[in-house]
Amino acid sequence: MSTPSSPIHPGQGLPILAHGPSILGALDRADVLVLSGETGSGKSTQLPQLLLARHPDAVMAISQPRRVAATAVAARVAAERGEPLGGVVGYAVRFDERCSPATQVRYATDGLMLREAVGDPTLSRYTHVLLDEVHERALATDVLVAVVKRAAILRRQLPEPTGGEGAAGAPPNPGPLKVVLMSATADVELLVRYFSTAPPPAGRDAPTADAAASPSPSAVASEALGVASPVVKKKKKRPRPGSPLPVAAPPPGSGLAVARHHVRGRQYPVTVLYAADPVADYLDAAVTAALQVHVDQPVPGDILVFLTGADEIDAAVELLRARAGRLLERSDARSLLPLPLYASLPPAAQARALLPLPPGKGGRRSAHGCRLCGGTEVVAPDGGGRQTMGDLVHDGAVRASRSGGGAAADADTTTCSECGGRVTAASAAAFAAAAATVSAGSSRGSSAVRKVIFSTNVAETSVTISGVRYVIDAGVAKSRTTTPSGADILRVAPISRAAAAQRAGRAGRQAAGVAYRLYSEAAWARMAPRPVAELASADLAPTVLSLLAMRVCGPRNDPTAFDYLQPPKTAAVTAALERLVGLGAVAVTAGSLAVTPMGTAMARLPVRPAHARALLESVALDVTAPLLSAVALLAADGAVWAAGAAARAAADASRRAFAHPTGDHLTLAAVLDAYAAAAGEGGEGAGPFCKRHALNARTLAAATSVRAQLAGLLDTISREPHWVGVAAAGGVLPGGAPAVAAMDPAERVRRCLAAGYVGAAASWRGGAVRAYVLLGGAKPMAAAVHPSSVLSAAALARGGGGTPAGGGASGAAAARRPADDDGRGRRPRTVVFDELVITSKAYLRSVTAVESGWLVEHGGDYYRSVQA
Ligand SMILES: Nc1ncnc2c1ncn2[C@@H]1O[C@H](COP(=O)(O)OP(=O)(O)OP(=O)(O)O)[C@@H](O)[C@H]1O
Repeated sequence: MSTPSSPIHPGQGLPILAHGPSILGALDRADVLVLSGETGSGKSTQLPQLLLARHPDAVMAISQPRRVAATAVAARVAAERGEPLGGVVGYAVRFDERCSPATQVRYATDGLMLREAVGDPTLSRYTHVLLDEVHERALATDVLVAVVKRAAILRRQLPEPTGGEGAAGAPPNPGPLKVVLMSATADVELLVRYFSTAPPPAGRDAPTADAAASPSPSAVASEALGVASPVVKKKKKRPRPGSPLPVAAPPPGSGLAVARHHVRGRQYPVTVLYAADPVADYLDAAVTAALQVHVDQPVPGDILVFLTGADEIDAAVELLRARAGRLLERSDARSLLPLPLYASLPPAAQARALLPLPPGKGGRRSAHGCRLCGGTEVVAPDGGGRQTMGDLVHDGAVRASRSGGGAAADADTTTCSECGGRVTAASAAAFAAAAATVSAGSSRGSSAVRKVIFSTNVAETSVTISGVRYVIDAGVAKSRTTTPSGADILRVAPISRAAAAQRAGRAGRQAAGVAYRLYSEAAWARMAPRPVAELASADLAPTVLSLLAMRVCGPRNDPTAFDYLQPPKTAAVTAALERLVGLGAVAVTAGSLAVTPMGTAMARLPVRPAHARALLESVALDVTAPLLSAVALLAADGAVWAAGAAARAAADASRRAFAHPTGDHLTLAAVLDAYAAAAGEGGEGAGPFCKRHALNARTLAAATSVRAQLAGLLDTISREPHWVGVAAAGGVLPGGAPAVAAMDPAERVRRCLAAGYVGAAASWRGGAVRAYVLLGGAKPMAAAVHPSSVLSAAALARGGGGTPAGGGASGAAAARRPADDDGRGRRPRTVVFDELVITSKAYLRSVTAVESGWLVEHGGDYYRSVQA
């Protein structure tokens, strides 16, 4: 952990500071404050500090839609206060937490807060909850808004806090919950109306202690799942074990007192420029625009470019490097530093994009010879300078310490900003020597280096990237929707005008800036004013599972009766319920709807339901290792193979070398297992291994950490008594243990996938169709296997998979080829897939062959019900 230094003063004149007394006064009088204000006016960083100054005992959660924002803003606020991160100010995001018992200001992702609310629906540990960037209408944000409203209403009904234990050993009443909703571009009227309106009658006497013990069936579920509508029988109330606050439900007519406040003024002006005509290729146009800004505009002034995803960003970084080398004067090319920024990058690599280049001697570029990935790096100060990359955002075990400062325990380590891995003293010394040589030959100092940060929309809100003066906005983002059967669809779509305003706002946070929009003003006018609520289009299965587990859906446990900010379509809730039943997460017993032990375990794993279910099945089939590797790589959500035209041939050859005949999941497992072997003792080293196999070191490093955390969680769950009960009851294992012993490991893995990927399966249709047709949708939908898959038509034509380069747990040699439908033992008849990518065509990505019989075994009722 970094030693606290002097506070960073956030600069004079942040607009919110002048509004402090009226904002705090309004919140004293009301339950809820809707706070709007220009981007950069100081909402995310200053309001928690103002609140803490007024209420020194406050404990607050500040939710962010994205982990990058949660970690970066927490780091900034800790630094402003001159305190270590993880003390009074901390953060908690999926797979990473920096908090302690002293933490009073906790930045967290909204997804993580929702999981917290499953165990504590009244959010009893907080005095204040601040929901940031509510305009984004992310699925988790919208649901969290509703959960927080309910918690605030419930806590207002409680008797005054007494300061000690509650009655009959109940936990102490934490007092009222104060709520702040913040955004520059939110629909203020919608929020004010929602919070001041009482919940619908269905939610009135909802969360009594015994509602959970004896959940009544949902009318919706009953109808959808074909069970008779039951008679709701009232049971005597008794406390639910482990419920932190066994409170009564909100009484009728109990809306909240809502205040609103607008912070006028922004810190610095931003000039917005539009493209005269639509651009044909936004990636190409973005790289050209970055080069143009670099040539035309003086340094300092970094450039932030918004693109859509990791693959595209890695390709843009390569393209800028290549073009700069070709088109610019040597010194100009050397002073341009392209950097990626996306969610799955390791924290150290994110810090490199987010933090300023080190002052003084810093900012020279060099091949630093990272032992792990061989990447290049900006040289940190090599003497005197205390601040190093990574200190602010993630400075624990992997803190860079070549500056000579820091704790003794870390004194001989440094962090590679390319892959996030640790570099030992010897290689750090070699790095410093190489850096010195290169910098001696360079005529440009640090101030002459210009960062070009290619980012997804992780940098769109809350985040301040120090040094950015220019924003280049492609005007598009990846949006995730769902097929009727609940499979994920990924497509690139235009952003909203609110998102464009947020992006432009990133240019004016430390000085006046310019936003270059790669679309015309007419195209901007055609954009939706605000993002469409994700709740209206996303797969609702994870949300419905959380709501049922929280028992917040009224006395009839009906997820359509939940008091949503804007209700989703009933059909979408029904579809989610059907899939949860198919997954074994929700059961309809004697006409009643309840979360099963399997569902409870699934809700605890911070991955998609399909992955959670497959992982839990792998415990029963005794094949967790390859499943964990495959799921970790998919959850890490980055490009596995090196990107860019230059690397394409090597990446294709590597994919072929690792290819498993059954598909992508065991191929991914083989990659991560081989990486782990190479990185371990006696191995060739992760860096050389990644180079040799054209693999993306950053993604593999991230997946390794995700895997370790998932393995820990899975191990904990599988030792718990209720889980042993599930396994003993044969809940996850038709056929029983002896049958398992006879199966080869690859078959077991594929059976786990069949159990988890309910609703994400397709079967080959020949004849005129000649495509895979998705199973489970009302309307048949055809798709091809994505060219990146080892089961793509091109890969099969070449002869399909070979022997995995790394061997490992997947047992490729023993694997039998799955049932095929091209008559030559190649194209599998039935597959499961991770997502449907829609470009000019529909593609299935991350595909594995399964037997149709397994689908019937695990999701038979589901497929029958949706096809009925
Ligand atoms: N990491 C940082 N480095 C430098 N300056 C920063 C940093 N974080 C915040 N600031 C300064 O503090 C100002 C306020 O930031 P803050 O995130 O609190 O604003 P906001 O109103 O929440 O913005 P948004 O609506 O865009 O999230 C920024 O405009 C910037 O001047």
